[in-house]
Amino acid sequence: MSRRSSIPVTIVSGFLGAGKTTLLNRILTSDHGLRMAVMVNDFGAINIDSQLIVSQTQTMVSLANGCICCTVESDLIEQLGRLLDDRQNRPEYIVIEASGVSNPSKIANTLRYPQFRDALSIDSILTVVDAEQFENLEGDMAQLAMEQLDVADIIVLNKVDRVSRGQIEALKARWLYPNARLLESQYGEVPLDLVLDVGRFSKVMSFKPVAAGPAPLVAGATQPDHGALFDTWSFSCDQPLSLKALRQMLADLPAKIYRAKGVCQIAEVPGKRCILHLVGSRSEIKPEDGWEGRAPHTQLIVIGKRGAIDAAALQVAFEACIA
Ligand SMILES: Nc1nc2c(ncn2[C@@H]2O[C@H](COP(=O)(O)OP(=O)(O)OP(=O)(O)O)[C@@H](O)[C@H]2O)c(=O)[nH]1
Repeated sequence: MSRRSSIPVTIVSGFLGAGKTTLLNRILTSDHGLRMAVMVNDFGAINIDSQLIVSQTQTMVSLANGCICCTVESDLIEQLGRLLDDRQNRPEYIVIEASGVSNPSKIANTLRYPQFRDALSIDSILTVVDAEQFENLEGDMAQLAMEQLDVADIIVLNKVDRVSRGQIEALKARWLYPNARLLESQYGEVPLDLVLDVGRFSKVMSFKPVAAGPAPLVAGATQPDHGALFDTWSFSCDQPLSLKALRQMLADLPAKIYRAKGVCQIAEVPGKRCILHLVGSRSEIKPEDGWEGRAPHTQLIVIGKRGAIDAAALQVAFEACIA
């Protein structure tokens, strides 16, 4: 990449559980040769995404407890300012992973505020699509996923291992856009030179009306709060959980609880930190590394449609999984 004064920024977007963090981890562990800063947006009250990002060597900024394009916009502005002011470790590239409920065009708007205009250049909005779940989304969730797709310069059609070739072709024909670069992937495996420093940001596409009108270009303007469409709940526990009980409990959760993720201490896998994901009706619990000096624990976040979360019932259900 040639040296230049403005820092390229890739905005990684995509609905809850589409595979954004998986793709980001691919990028961070690849041989990109850049001093990279990543900004991750944790929608819930606890900092899960930053625990799921693999690399410890880059600058990582966590924008927690709200939707990056609504409630934590001021945090984004402040943290970007800090990155730019750090003359010694100024990043050569910035990747912003939006939460699954964010509208990336609003983040693009923030990057065009006067204080960033010369310092940052948006390289692309990259939207990850879950090839299996995309067409199962309904109502507000479908609307949000469509908004994320509408403004994409690059579409990564992920989880193609979960669908047939016929389903992939049908999805492409129905939903994907001719102006966007389209890449199919499994576990976010995409050629880096097709996604980083590609200069594909299309201002026309990105600022077309999303819902009720063009996105405002001034800080603090009234915007719908995407967080208001979803509720989150978190669970923390120091005792190990039973794998069998946890799997069964996840399978029994109501369909409106769309996403859960986090770190777990599992009785059947002592000494290993396990990562739990629920996306739609699919769940997985996988052992990863050891606890590396930290006390074993469980810390999970659950995200559902507004009104779908019964905190007391969830507390009872998760506590019943203690081994
Ligand atoms: N089968 C399959 N699973 C995948 C693929 N990519 C990601 N996953 C799984 O999908 C789940 C969600 O992946 P994440 O990368 O955490 O998704 P995300 O978009 O960052 O999720 P949020 O930040 O919560 O919106 C995890 O269990 C991943 O292992 C894929 O290509 N195929």
